Amino acid sequence: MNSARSWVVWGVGALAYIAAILHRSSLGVAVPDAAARFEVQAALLSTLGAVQLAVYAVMQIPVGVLLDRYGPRVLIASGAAIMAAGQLVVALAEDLPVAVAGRVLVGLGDAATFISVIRLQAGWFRGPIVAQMSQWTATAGQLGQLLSVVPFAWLLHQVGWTLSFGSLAIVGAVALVLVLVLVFDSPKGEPPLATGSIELPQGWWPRLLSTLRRPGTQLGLWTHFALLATPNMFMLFWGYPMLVDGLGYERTAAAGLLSITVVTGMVVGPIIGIATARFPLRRSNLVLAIVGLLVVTWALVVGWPERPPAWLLVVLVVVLGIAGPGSTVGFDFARTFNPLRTLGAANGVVNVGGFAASFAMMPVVGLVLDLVHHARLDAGEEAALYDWAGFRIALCVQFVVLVLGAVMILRARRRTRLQLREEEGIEVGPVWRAIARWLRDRRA
Ligand SMILES: NCCCC[C@H](N)C(=O)NCC(=O)O
Repeated sequence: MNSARSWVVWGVGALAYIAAILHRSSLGVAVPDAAARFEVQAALLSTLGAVQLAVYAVMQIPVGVLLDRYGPRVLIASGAAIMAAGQLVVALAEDLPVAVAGRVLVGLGDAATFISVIRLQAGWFRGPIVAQMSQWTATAGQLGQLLSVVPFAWLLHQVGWTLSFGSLAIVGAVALVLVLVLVFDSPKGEPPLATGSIELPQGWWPRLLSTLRRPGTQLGLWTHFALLATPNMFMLFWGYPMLVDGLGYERTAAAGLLSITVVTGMVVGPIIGIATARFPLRRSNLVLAIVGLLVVTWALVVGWPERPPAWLLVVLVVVLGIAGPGSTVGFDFARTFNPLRTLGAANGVVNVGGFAASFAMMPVVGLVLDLVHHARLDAGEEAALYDWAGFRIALCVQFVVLVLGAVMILRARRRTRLQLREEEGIEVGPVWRAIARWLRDRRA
């Protein structure tokens, strides 16, 4: 445990996740090329991205159950192989349905990767470092996003569709070989999937139900729900049109603002990892503080008279960069409140939260934009579909997710704390009381 070998195993797992994010985000930079290759409109093209995200979200719980059955090595290797095959199909696709089939495979393989790497860490590391590892993994994954924006976009314009997507298939194949050679579920001599002392029901379905019912799993699910949907909505879909069409920013300035979110996430992730390892009983306060930060920042942006100033948009992209790693705390709740034997399913449940909320929020924002546009045209106003007046109303959809998420976090936290008191005798009081005690101790 916690040996040099552990770091090698984790490093290869993280590489497989970087490759998965590269596969996932490769389409984002290829939209104009895809429109020209398949001769379709942008609206129809969005099915490519939406289908992939839907497959990813739907597969989380089945993949989690398989993960508990077969272990992370099999799942990460299968994910890498399926994504490589998917990218090969995309590379050779001559029409949209074939490309959609390729992206379905990419979503399927991607679904198996992140939660398996998180499960892998629990087999190779012990102690407070484990709480930080999830953040390191998520942070490493951001490199995949940068790889798609810079070298992949460059390659696409140099060598064209088939060769560039073909080279992503080769990246997937290399990841597969590395995983097969270097990744194992746990060190030699350790049981491959520890059973622990908790009595578990027999059969995958009763086990899944007991995982879903655990308040700690629900705390993880709602944390992920509340904190991932908003940055995903902004980064994967609406951020760019909001900045360029809604607020009139140059494309390069908009891309610069979006990359601030990625860089902030890479800086803040490890800091949140250290904070959650140091103060495990205060993780939910941190999560709720970030939800509050999102609510206040978005309220200022959409409520600002006329247009929000540039400094406020910089604050917004920084706060969105903090929310991404904040959502990763959800996996730490799953880890600490579930036995290792069902951690795969618990991570799958948590991951559904943020991705289902993102998948629901993206089209609803579009729908509200449409409704507002029509209402304004009917009222005789001169209005563009993507203008700021429409965006500032449509983006309020986020408050529903943020407020619902905060309420559900508070409910799940109350039940989790009750369970902690009953089963382990641990009493967690309000945070202000803990701060007052800490200040008193310092003065004494
Ligand atoms: N863009 C921020 C990503 C943060 C990682 C996130 N918490 C997460 O759930 N990742 C799952 C994945 O498959 O990427």
